[in-house]
Amino acid sequence: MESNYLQKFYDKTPDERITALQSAGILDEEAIANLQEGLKLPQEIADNMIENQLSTYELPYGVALNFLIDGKDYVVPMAIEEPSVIAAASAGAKIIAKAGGFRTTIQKRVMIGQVALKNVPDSVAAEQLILSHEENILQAANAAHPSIVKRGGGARRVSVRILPADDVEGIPAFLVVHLHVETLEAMGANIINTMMEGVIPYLERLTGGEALMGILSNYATDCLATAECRIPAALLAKGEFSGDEVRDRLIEAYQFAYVDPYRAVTNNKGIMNGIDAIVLASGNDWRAISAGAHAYASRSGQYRSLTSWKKAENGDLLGSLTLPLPIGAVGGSINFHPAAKMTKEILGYRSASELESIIASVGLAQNFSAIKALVTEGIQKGHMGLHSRSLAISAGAVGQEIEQLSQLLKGEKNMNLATAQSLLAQIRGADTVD
Ligand SMILES: CC(C)(COP(=O)([O-])OP(=O)([O-])OC[C@H]1O[C@@H](n2cnc3c(N)ncnc32)[C@H](O)[C@@H]1OP(=O)([O-])[O-])[C@@H](O)C(=O)NCCC(=O)NCCSC(=O)C[C@@](C)(O)CC(=O)[O-]
Ligand SMILES: NC(=O)C1=CN([C@@H]2O[C@H](COP(=O)(O)OP(=O)(O)OC[C@H]3O[C@@H](n4cnc5c(N)ncnc54)[C@H](OP(=O)(O)O)[C@@H]3O)[C@@H](O)[C@H]2O)C=CC1
Repeated sequence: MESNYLQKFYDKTPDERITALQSAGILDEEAIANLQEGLKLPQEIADNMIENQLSTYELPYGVALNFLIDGKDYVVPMAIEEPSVIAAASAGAKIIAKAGGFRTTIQKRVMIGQVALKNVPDSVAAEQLILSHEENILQAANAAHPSIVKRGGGARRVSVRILPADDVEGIPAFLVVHLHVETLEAMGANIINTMMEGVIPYLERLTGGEALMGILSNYATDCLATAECRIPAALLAKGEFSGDEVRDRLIEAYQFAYVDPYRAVTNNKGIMNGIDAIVLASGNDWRAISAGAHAYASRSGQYRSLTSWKKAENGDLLGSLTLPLPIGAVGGSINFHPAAKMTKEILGYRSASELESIIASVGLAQNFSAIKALVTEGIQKGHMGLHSRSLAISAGAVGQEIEQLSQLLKGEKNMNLATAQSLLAQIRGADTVD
């Protein structure tokens, strides 16, 4: 990719940005036409996607730059309503690219489905029976969804969890059967749900229990993605802070988010700023990814930071993010939603694993930028600087007033709606703005 074309990207108009991406070889003529038309979801498709559909809900669709991941350059599409997220991702990725980029490790993509059985007469004996009949269970599951087996995937393993009764809360015992399934390029929710319902009759006969439900688990602990980076302290200096000081403060920010759930939730919201935005842009199920990520943050019994920042022996900063990423490169609306198709084209990803690498790297860059801002100049300078345009629009500014009011707001100590409305009234030469 010829990255010179992408310099000062954010100072360009949307049309100039599209031309820059064309010059960089990222967009072809058809993609350009689609972007200029606005990635509209046709009414007929929208009406068939959900129930009781009335219209469509639009979000801005932009790109974060500078992502060097496993030696490959990416321009990363994001769909998001919040200002400064794309700037922060690009800023973090730029520093990390200077340090050699992100390295990722993607676990073999295995998803988990559950059947919960109740009233099992002897749980310990049932567990043994299930494990000794593993082959039959796998066969029943694969017979329920033969096409994924033909593609080279399918159910691979069975495991059992005995959840004892809780007499205090009046909760009965459950025997939970997990099926570990390779869903290949799909997230696999429908594949797994079909399989789980397919094995229920056999499990009921085998155990003498009664199935409560069969369903995919969004806690995809067999589908983990890790992104890492190693940044020399010299690249971290900011304002009055030396690179060593910023590194140490970043590590302390991580330590704070490790020990305090109140901080960890905000820290992880910052990570999900970027992750949700690319997951949404890719047409994937962002509720599934968010639910799994937050559960993974609680895996030790306490909700903690999803990222870790540590000091290497030579003084470099080491960053790492691991989370479950059961996304798909096919399935759901990925292959027909115009924005999801555009995201596939811009990223040029060839597999769900490659998309996982990109998403995990975005999360790490996002956290790096957010906590770097927090421990140096504070969040408001960068975030509110970019938020000023949204505030101007909220105050009622239109056309050239938006830029004019946004510039005035940046000079104000209290950048809020009341200030924006008062400044807009001054611009218009009026006492108040309706
Ligand atoms: C905003 C910055 C990046 C400025 O940071 P900066 O260092 O002043 O930026 P810069 O002007 O030196 O530019 C550095 C690079 O940033 C990018 N960049 C710079 N400006 C733009 C722009 N307008 N549009 C697009 N990209 C931009 C761009 O890549 C640029 O490189 P260049 O292209 O110039 O060579 C920084 O202050 C920052 O990262 N802040 C964090 C912002 C953030 O995290 N926002 C999320 C919303 S707040 C929140 O929800 C989460 C939080 C914070 O609570 C999470 C937590 O608590 O952990
Ligand atoms: N708890 C949750 O998260 C739930 C989520 N969902 C929703 O389910 C959807 C995701 O389910 P999912 O099963 O992934 O999607 P789909 O059922 O939409 O698509 C998966 C299908 O794609 C086909 N396919 C084509 N090429 C491949 C390939 N290389 N690898 C794998 N499959 C391929 C397969 O069909 P074939 O082999 O027949 O051609 C496969 O069954 C999302 O929309 C999600 O929102 C639904 C229920 C619960």
